[in-house]
Amino acid sequence: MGLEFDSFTLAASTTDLSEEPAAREFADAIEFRMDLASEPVAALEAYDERVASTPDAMPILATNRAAWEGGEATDDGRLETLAAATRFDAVEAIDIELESLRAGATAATDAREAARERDVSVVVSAHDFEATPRAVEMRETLTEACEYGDVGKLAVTATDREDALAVLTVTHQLTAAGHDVATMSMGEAGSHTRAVAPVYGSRIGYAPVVPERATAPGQYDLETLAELVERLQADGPSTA
Ligand SMILES: O=C1C[C@@](O)(C(=O)O)C[C@@H](O)[C@@H]1O
Repeated sequence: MGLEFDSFTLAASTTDLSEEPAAREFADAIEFRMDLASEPVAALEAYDERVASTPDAMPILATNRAAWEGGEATDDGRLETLAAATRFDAVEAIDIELESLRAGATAATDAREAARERDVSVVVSAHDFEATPRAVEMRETLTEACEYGDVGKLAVTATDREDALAVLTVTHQLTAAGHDVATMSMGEAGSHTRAVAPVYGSRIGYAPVVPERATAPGQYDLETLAELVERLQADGPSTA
């Protein structure tokens, strides 16, 4: 099985796989933003070759984010390219937008099937770059995402502490109900959720290897997030 997300996984987000050695000290995986890279498939091919001689190189979570979901990929061949990524040994998880699966797009279902056949995990994600939806909606979105994939992911935008708290509450509720979720509030008001949500069960955190190249608003740099998450997990009471 690929990345299992059975405990917290810190993903170093990058468009450049040559950054992997610099991230290894702090991260568990690389989130490769294929949509922001110039030759993503060639880069994966080169990475796979490198991994053969570097056994401790980190596994990849491949994302080919659609323009309509905050990324830069057009829908022309986007999911086909994502499916193609699953044939590389280093790719142990892919991220598919919930909206694509919901719409019943054949390419989305095919990408999910390709992942299943190759023991690659599937993160099903939803984003809101403007606001934090009502808690009931966030619960529904995450529950549905979990039905489609191994992890349901929700990134929303906080404008105040109340928004951030709502995301943490939903994270706790879904985790307590036995779901594997990954959550974060984007934006400055939500930054701290990136460190705190793992305490409530969030399975994936994202941070850029190079701080100037954040892939979402409000991200901490990788070293900072690694340290915050570790401190909170080590210092806190048991998660029960
Ligand atoms: O979906 C996510 C989460 C994210 O948007 C964040 O807020 O950290 C960063 C993206 O790179 C990733 O694909």
